[in-house]
Amino acid sequence: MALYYDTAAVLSSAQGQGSLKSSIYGDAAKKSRPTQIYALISQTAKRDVLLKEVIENAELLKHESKLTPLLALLLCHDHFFVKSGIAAPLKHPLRQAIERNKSRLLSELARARLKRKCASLDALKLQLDADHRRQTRPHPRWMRTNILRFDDGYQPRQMFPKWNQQNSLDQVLEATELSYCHDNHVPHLFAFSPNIELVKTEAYTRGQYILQDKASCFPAYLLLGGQSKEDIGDVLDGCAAPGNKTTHITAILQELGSDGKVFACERDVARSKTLISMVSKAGAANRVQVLAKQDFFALDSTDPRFQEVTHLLLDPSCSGSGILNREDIPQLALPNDPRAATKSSKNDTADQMVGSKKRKRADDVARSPEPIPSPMEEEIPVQATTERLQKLSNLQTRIVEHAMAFPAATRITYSTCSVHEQENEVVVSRLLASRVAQDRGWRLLPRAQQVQGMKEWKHRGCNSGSDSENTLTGDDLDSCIRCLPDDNERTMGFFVCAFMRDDNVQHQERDASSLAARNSLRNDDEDNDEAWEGFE
Ligand SMILES: C[S@@+](CC[C@H](N)C(=O)[O-])C[C@H]1O[C@@H](n2cnc3c(N)ncnc32)[C@H](O)[C@@H]1O
Repeated sequence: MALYYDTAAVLSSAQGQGSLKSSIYGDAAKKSRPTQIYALISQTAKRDVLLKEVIENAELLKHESKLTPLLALLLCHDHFFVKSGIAAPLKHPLRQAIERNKSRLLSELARARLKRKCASLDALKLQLDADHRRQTRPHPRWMRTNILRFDDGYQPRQMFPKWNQQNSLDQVLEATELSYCHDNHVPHLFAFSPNIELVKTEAYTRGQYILQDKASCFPAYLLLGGQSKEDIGDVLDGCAAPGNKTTHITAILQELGSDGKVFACERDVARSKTLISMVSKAGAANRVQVLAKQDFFALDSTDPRFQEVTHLLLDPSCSGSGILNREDIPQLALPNDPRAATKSSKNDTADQMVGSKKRKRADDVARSPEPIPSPMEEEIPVQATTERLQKLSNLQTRIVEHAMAFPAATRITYSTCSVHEQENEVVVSRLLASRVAQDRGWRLLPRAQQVQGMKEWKHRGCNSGSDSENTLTGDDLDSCIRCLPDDNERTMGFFVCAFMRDDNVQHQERDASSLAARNSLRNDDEDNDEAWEGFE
C-alpha cells in the first residue's frame, strides 16, 4: 500500500524538480522499491485517459470520499491491468475502497473497451500502448555552435569525433548510438540525440556551444542573417537575459565582418548578472555592452549612444505557453473530483494536473554550475488567464513601439515563446496600426525578403478567427513565423516576425527632431491614446 502513497508523493512533489528518475531515487525515505514506483507511473501514464473516463463514469470519487483523484487513478490501474491486482492486503482501506465499487468499475471498463472497439482487455492494452507511443515523441537537444569561441575555424567533425553524423532529424531521433545532424534552417545549429549529456563535454565547458532551442535561434538570424555589413550599424537587444540571442547576434555580426556594437538591456537584477556571465563565457564581452538593471522603456531613444542603432531585437516576457516540458514526469489526466466544487479554482487547477508546468524554463537552468549559465532562456511559464494575456499583450506592444522610435532603426524583430494569438498576431496587428509605425513607415518584412532558412520555414502566422483584434492580411500572416510545439520539426512553440522601415519614410524621418516635436504635440492632444503610452 505504501506503493500508492509513495507514487502519489513522487508525482505531487516532482513538479519542476528535474527528471522522473531523480525524483524517485532522490528520496531515501520511501518504503517502496524505486523500480516499482517507476513502473506504476509509466504504465499509468499510458492508460490515464481511459482510467479517468472509467472512474468518472463509475462515480468512484463521489462514493469514496477518502480517495484522491490521483490515488484512484493509480489503484484502478493496478486493479484492472496488473495480474496480481492492487499491491495491498485485502483489508487495507485503499483496496477496500476499490473492492466496494468493483462491479460498477468493471462495467464502466467494459463500456470504455467496447467504445474503443477492442474485443479483450489485452487488445485494449495494445491499443493504448500504441497510442501512447505515437503521442510521446522524443525531442532532440538543440545546440548552437558558438563561433565566437573558435580561433582556428569551425570544424564540427573535430568537435564530435565519436558521435555519428546523420542526415536527418528522424535518423537522429531513431539512432541508438550518439548522433547529431546539421539543421536545415539555421547555420551552425545541430540536433543531438535526446538525453545526451552535452553539458559534460569539454567543448560545452569551453563555451564552444550553447544549448538553445531551434526556435529561439530564429530572431537573431531573421534580424541579421543574409544582410551586408554596410546595412548594419549597432544592434540593441532590449530584453536580453540570459543572453542566448545576444550572443547569437554577436556571432552573426562577427561572421558578417561587421564591427557594430551590441547593447544588451536587462531590467531584472539577478538576470542581469546571468547575462553578464553568459556574455563573458560565450566570448562576446569585447563587443557587447550590457545595460544591466536597465528598463528598456527608460532608455532614451534619442540618446547619442544609440544614434547608430539600426537593428533591435525584442524578446519580451510572455506567458511561456509554447515551452516544452522536457522533464519526463508525465502529466497525468486525473478524474474530475466532484468534491472539488467547494475548493478555490486555483486548487482545482493544481489538483487536475500532476507533473505541473509550474517550473523553471528548462532543466538546464536548474543545473547551474555550468560555464554558460542558462542555455534555455525564458522566465517561468505562467497559467495564462485572459486578463494576464491582455496585460502581457499590452506590454509587448508598448515595448516594440518604444523600439520603433529609435531614430536610425531600420529593422526590428519581435518574438515570444507563446502559442497565444493575443501575444503574437494581435500584437503585430496593433503595432502595424500604431501611430509610431505609421509615422515612421514600419511594416512587416515580407517572406520573400527574409533570409533563406526563414523564408523556407513552413509554419507562418495564423488567424483562428477567434480574436477580432487579429487584423493581419494573408501577406502579413505569411510574413510572420510560427513554430509549433507538436509537429515533426521538434521545436518549442514560438512566434517571430521582423519589421522593416519603408525607405521613403526613412528619408523623411531622418530629421529626428521633427519627429520628436510631432510626437510631443500628439501626446498633448491625445491623452487617452493607448498606443502612445510606450513612449512615456
Ligand atoms: C523572454 S526573456 C528574454 C530571453 C533572451 N532574449 C534570450 O534569448 O536569452 C525576457 C527578458 O526580458 C526582461 N524584461 C522584461 N521587461 C523588460 C523591460 N521593460 N526592460 C528590460 N528587460 C525586460 C525579463 O527580465 C527577461 O529577462
